[in-house]
Amino acid sequence: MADERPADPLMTLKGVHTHIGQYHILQGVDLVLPRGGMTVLLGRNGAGKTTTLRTIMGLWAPSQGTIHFDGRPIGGLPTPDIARAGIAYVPETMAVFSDLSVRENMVLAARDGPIDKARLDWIFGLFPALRKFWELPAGVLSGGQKQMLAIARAIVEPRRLILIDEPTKGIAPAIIEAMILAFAELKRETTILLVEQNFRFAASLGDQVAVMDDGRIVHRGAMAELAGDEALQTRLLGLSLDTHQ
Ligand SMILES: Nc1ncnc2c1ncn2[C@@H]1O[C@H](COP(=O)(O)OP(=O)(O)OP(=O)(O)O)[C@@H](O)[C@H]1O
Repeated sequence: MADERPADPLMTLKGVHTHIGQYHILQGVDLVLPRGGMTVLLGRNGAGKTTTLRTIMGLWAPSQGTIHFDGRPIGGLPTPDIARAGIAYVPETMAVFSDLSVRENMVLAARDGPIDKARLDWIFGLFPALRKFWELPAGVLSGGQKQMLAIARAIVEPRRLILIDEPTKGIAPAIIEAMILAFAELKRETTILLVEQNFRFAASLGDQVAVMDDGRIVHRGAMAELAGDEALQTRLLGLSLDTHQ
């Protein structure tokens, strides 16, 4: 397995197991996130990608193994403590309040007081549609725009790590292009762990890649290496990719 271990990683998962009820879902996940850039988590449906993000966020408690963030153990802490440590999570379900305006959605997401004006301008630069629909109910936004609002809510204050689950799922190609530009900018300021099925999207943004299968990481390395090696893609990912495009 290709394995680059950064000397001072932002996050390290070692031998993480997660049980959901009677099901043994994560079966010893080892994952190291360097500081900065984007790591993409790939793998077929049901491999355990969402469960990995939820376990990091404290939404499932690991039954075994350790999770360190910035050198500090966070495995099993309550979710609010993990959020306070600087980790944000954008679930696949686009967590926005449909009846509230885009502005109200953003104001509610800001826990440390009023939204910083310069930061809001930066977010509008990433997602111009949010400025346009600022006073409209989030419910009228398209799926892609809701996804952008969900991401904007997660980054309304600076975060040290953002976990994002399949942002391109069901999203129109033109919006995916806009998302590529926004994510390229976002990963300059923070570290991103992205779960993705759209390989072209993943390959155009990812710095590192980890591939999951059956609750374990089965490959870790540079995204450029996987993107340039079709035989490796076929071996690791089979034909399951791009099915959500
Ligand atoms: N709440 C739950 N109760 C029981 N089993 C669950 C639950 N959530 C997930 N699982 C099971 O855990 C396994 C891993 O699911 P997970 O959502 O982590 O996979 P994934 O890699 O994110 O796949 P997908 O791309 O389909 O979201 C699957 O077999 C799934 O059925």
